Amino acid sequence: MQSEAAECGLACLAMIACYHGYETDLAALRRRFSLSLKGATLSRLIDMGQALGLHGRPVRLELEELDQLKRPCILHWGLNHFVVLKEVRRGGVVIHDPAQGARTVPWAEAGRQFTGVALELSPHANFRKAREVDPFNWRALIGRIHGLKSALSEVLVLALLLEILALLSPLFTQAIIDQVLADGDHSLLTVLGIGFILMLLLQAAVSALRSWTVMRFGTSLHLSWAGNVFSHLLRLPEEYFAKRHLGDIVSRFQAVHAIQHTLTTRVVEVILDGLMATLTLGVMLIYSLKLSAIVLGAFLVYVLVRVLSYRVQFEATSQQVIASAQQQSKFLEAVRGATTIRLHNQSAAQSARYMNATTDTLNRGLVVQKLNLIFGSANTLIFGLENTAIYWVGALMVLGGADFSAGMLIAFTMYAGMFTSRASSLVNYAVQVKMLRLQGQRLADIVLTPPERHVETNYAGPAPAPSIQVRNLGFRYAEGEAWIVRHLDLDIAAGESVAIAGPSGMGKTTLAKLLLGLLEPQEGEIRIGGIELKRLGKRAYREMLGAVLQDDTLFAGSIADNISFFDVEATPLRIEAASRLAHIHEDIVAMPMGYHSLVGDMGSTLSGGQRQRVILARALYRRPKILVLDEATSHLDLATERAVNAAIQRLRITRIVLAHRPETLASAQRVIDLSTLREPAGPHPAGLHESSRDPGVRPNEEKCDA
Ligand SMILES: Nc1ncnc2c1ncn2[C@@H]1O[C@H](COP(=O)(O)OP(=O)(O)OP(=O)(O)O)[C@@H](O)[C@H]1O
Repeated sequence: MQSEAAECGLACLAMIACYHGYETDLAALRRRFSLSLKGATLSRLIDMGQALGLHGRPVRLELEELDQLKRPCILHWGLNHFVVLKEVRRGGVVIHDPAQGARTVPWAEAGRQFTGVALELSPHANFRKAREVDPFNWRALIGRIHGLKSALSEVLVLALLLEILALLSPLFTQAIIDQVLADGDHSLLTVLGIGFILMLLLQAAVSALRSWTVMRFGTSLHLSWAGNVFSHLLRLPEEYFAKRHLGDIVSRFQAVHAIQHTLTTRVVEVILDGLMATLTLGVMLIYSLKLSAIVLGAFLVYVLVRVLSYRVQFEATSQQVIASAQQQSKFLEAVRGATTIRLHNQSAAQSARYMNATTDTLNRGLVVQKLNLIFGSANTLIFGLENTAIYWVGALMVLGGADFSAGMLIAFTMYAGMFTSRASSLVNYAVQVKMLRLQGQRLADIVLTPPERHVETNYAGPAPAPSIQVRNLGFRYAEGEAWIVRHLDLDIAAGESVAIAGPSGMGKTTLAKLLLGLLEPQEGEIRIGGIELKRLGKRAYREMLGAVLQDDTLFAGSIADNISFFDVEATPLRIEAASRLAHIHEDIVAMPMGYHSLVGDMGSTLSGGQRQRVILARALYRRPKILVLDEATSHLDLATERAVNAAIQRLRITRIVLAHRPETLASAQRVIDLSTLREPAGPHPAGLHESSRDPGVRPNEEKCDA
C-alpha cells in the first residue's frame, strides 16, 4: 500500500514486478527511484519499469477493450491515480488500488474512473527474478527500551504463580466428588473448603499485583517508546512531511500503541499460555489418552480454520486501517480549512465527503467484526462439540467401570477447558502478531525512514564567518523532473544584504530551503564561511540562523512564548527587543493581555501582518548571524514594511531576502535576479513529450494525487 500521497505509480510498479518474480516493496523502490509530490508521469513509470527489466507498452483504449490487455497491467484512474488491473469479469473489473487494496469495481464506476490510458508491462530479455525487500525487523522498529527485561520477568514470575494456583483447582473438585461425596467425609470437606478459600484469596492478590505491574510497565513502556518515535518523527527530512497527508502520519504514529500492547505485555501472557497449554496437555494425557485425542482433534480443526481464513482477515483489517487513516486525513483537512469551506459554500459537500469516508471505515470495520463473529461461532461450535464428545465418551468410560471416576471426568473437563482456552489464545496471538506486520509496516514508514542527514558532525573548528558560498548547485525535486536550480554559483559576504528576486515558481523558496539546509542538493555544495555545510553540521549552522518561511506557523501559547519559542530562560527585555525590531511591540502592548495574549496554531487574534511580524520577531529573538526571509513582509502595508526593512537593514548581520515587492528589493544592497542566474529549464521530465511513447496524455493528467 502506498504511504506517500504521490506514490501510487510506484506501488503499481512494485505489484507488477512482484507478479513477474522480482520481489520488491515500496521502501526498496522509493530508495531506488526518487519521486516528488507531483507523482510519476506515465513516461516516468515506463522508465522505472525499464530499469526493473520490464518493457512498458502504453495503450489508449476503450473500456470494453480492457479484456484485451495483458494482465496485470496499470490503468490510469480518475485523472490523478494509477491502479493495477488484475481481472476483467462480467460484473466489473478487479483492481488493486494502492490506496485502498484489492476490490471489484462495477462497470459503471469503472467507466467513470478509467481515463482510457493503460500501461502493459512485460519482462524483457534483461529481466531477472530477484528479491529486493527490506527485511522486516521488529527490533529496529521498537528500538532500545530500558528496563524491558526486568519488567517482563517480574510480570512473568507473578503470572506463573497465578497459573500454578489455577492448575490446582481441578484437583480440589476431584477430591470433593470422589472422596467427600462418595465417602461422606465431613472433616475432609472442611479442610478442602478452607484450603480452597485461602487459595482463592492468594489468587486474587497475585492477580491484582500482576495487573498493576502490567499497567505500570505498559504505561512507562508506552511513554518511552512513543517518545522515541515522536523525536524521530521530528528529525525526519523536509520531504517526508511534504509527501504525506497529516492524517496518515497521525494514524501511523498511533500504530505505536497497538504494537506495544501486543508485543510486550501480551507476550507474557503468551509465554504462559504456551507453558500452561503444555502442562495441562501433560496432565490430560495422564488422565486419559482417548479423551486427550478428542481435545487435540478439536484444537487442530480450530487451527485449520484460523490458517485458512487468515488471508481474508488480513485483507479486511488492512482495508479498515487504511480507510480509517483516510477518514482521519479528511477530518483534519476539513478542520484546518473550515473557513475556506464556509466561504465557498462547500460545507454540505465536505460533510458528504467526510461521511463517505466514515461510512467506508465503518463498513470495513463491519467486515472485520463479521469475520470475528464467524470465528466466534466456529469457536463455540468446535469446542462445544468437543465438550459433548468428552462427556459422552467420558461418561461411557465411567459407566464401563474402567479406572476412571466421575471426579476424574469433571477434573479432566476442567483441564480440557484450560488447555483449549490457552492453546487457542496462543493461536490467536500468532495471528495477531502476523497481522501486526500491517501496523508494523505503517509505523516503519516513520521509524525506518532515516533522519535528516548531516545534522550532527564532529566539526570542532572555530565558528565560521556568516558568509555563504554556493558552488555549482543543482537541485530538482525528483529524478526525471526539471532542474529547479542548476550550475548555480553565488557568493554572499558576511554582513551583506541580498535580495533574491524572480517570477513566481522560479525557485526562490527552493533556493532558500537549500540555503537553510532543509533540502539536500543533488549537485554542488554550499559552504558557510568557507566550511562545507555537511562538515559544519546543520545543528551548528542553524544556531547561526534566523529564518521566516512562507508557511511558518505559530504554536498554541502566549505571544511571548511564541517569540521566545518557549525558551525557559527568556527575559521580557529580550522578547521586547526582538518585537521592537520586528515593529510589533506597539501592537502587542495595545492588546489587553499584552505579551500574555494567547495565540493558536490555526485561527488567532492576530491579523496577517501581525502574525508575520511575530514570526519575524521569533527569528530575530535568536540573535541570528544570518537571516533568511522568504516573503516575510508580504502582508504588511507599505509604511510598516518600509520600517521593518529599515530595521532589518540596520542589523549588522548577513541578510537574504526573497521578495516580489519593489520596496523590499530596493532595501537590499544587492539584488540577484534568479531568472538570470538559473540555467534555462532543461528538457521536461524524460519522455513526457516523446510522442512515440506517450499515447497523448496531458502531463498534468498523469500525476497521482491519491
Ligand atoms: N515539493 C515539491 N515537489 C515538486 N515540485 C515542487 C515542490 N515544491 C515546489 N515545487 C516546484 O518547484 C518550482 C519552484 O517552486 P518555488 O516554491 O521554489 O518557487 P518560488 O519562486 O518561491 O515561487 P513563489 O514566488 O510563487 O513563492 C515550482 O515549479 C514548483 O511547482
